[in-house]
Amino acid sequence: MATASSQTLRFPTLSLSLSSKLPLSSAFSVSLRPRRRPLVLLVSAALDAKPTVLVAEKLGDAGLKLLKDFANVDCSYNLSPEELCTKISLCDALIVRSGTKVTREVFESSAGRLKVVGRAGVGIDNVDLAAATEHGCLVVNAPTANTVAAAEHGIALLAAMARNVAQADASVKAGKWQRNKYVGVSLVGKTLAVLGFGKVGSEVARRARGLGMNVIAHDPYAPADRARAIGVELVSFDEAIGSADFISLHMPLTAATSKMLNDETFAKMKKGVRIVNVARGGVIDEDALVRALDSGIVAQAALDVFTEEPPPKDSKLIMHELVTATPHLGASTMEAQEGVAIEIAEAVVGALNGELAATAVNAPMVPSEVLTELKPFVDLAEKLGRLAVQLVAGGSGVKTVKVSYATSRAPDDLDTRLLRAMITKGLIEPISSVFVNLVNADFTAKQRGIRITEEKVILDGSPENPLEFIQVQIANVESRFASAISDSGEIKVEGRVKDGIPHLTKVGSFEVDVSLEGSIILCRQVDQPGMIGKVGSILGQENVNVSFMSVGRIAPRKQAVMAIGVDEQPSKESLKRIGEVPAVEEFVFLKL
Ligand SMILES: NC(=O)c1ccc[n+]([C@@H]2O[C@H](COP(=O)([O-])OP(=O)(O)OC[C@H]3O[C@@H](n4cnc5c(N)ncnc54)[C@H](O)[C@@H]3O)[C@@H](O)[C@H]2O)c1
Ligand SMILES: O=C(O)[C@H](O)COP(=O)(O)O
Repeated sequence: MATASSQTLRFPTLSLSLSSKLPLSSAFSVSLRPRRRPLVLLVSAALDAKPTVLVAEKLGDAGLKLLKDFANVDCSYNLSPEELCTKISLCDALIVRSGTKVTREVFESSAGRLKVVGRAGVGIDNVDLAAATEHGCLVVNAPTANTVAAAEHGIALLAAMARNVAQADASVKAGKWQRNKYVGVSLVGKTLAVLGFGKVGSEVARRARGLGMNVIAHDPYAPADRARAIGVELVSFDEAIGSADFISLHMPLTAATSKMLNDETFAKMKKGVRIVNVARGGVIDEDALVRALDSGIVAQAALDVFTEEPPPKDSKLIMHELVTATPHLGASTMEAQEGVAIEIAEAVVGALNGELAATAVNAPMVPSEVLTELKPFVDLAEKLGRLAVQLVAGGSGVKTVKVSYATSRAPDDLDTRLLRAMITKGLIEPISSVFVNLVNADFTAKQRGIRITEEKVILDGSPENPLEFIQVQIANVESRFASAISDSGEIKVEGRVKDGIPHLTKVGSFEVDVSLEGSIILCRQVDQPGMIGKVGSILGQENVNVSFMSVGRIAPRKQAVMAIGVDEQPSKESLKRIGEVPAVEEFVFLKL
């Protein structure tokens, strides 16, 4: 695709690029003062003032300290939904546990200020993820620090239930001594079915194996070898519930898992089964569980989580004598809460700094080494999007965008989600008030009816660099700068990264070479001596600093496109004077 190769002569503050192969056009460029900009993927711009973080539920001290070193921290617990909506418009981040519902109204009330929701724990079923994504708000969680605590609570409930610990305790405190009533059942040799063999489920399984139980598990997504490694057999759902003496639930609450245990599935269980739930109340149909307890299908249940928390005071389930209940205590150990607080504070501070979070729930997780490598291309992608959209003539709606990534690596080695998001950001932000980031890019493009197709062009070069160039084409539009329309009729801009700095290397069919910093003036002119000087002196008279200049031409003394990088925005008067230079046929000023 690219045709010109260039030689570059470098001096401390100046570089010259000379094209050597000129089939379509030639390029000459002068570069002054290369600079770098920090990468901001998630937060609209570096926050000028200290950000404000609302901590809506109790958080461990170590996490609070981390937050306070970076932000104004407002710890306001037990807010009503209305109070939360009122406060949120003054906050850049919100940290919650499972007790706060982060609803669509919360995102709407934030009016775009809320950038990060941190869930200090695993389950994010209390956060409206679709609304967060639509509002470009990153959701991060703390997925690892409370795993052991939850598993230990599961085992505690299992043993307590089997030996009637809670009921016997209440009886003794009521002055009774009922040794015959509270005869329990043994765990050793019994079959435990773990439903959901993720972090908590596998830790429960490991511990139950240590108690001498035969452990089976059902999880459609878990690898069998991980289960086998701890002596657990993965089986079908029906086999698991049909053969278990005990069932322990450890799946997330999703549309697919909601009320997984219901009248129909209870009917398939072994009579006298005992159930532990430290996952989410909603995975059990609670009315059906009461029926199953009453009919004897389920002998006992030990529950830490409920559909409604706290449950209604007259809940038949809670009051049932065969039920042991705890108030969502799975993650509540000193150790887990300190760990969770640190894990979530680090994720929130990182996200507020514009970094990608490893625990992002609604954005692609890009490994840090990939991110480091792609960093200059991410910047290039956004700027190409910005340039391309500014070249569209008013009145032509952008609907069809094609992005080509030229790489010498295998197609699977290039993850383009980040680049596509940044091109989308560049395409949409200059023409709207919407803030686009990695979280909401695809959603925002779809909502605006912009179809972005991608292709990878595989080159025969060295795979050392992830990308050779990126090309952005907008089809079916008119351009404010006719020379930006390629031979095939689309607005076309192409860029490369040179020495870590993004460069514009093609406009329409013209090869140029201008560093993508500051702003750019593109002029089409009849190629002739003195043009750079004429335009340069108009800008110089107004003290507009030229950082880069490049001329791409079809052939000597024919049409050429001059690309000029400027640090300041020239006045309308200067731009008018540039347009009046006799050889200038058209020009456009583009903000980066
Ligand atoms: N009670 C508490 O305080 C407490 C503490 C921590 C975690 N939790 C809850 O425990 C659950 C598990 O947490 P985790 O950290 O192990 O999460 P995890 O993501 O590591 O594991 C969840 C597992 O469930 C599996 N799964 C998904 N759909 C399934 C289905 N239909 N059937 C069977 N398995 C399915 C997944 O493949 C995954 O392996 C979550 O609901 C979490 O919110 C509760
Ligand atoms: O999903 C979780 O991490 C647990 O349910 C813990 O919830 P909590 O933070 O409200 O204790």
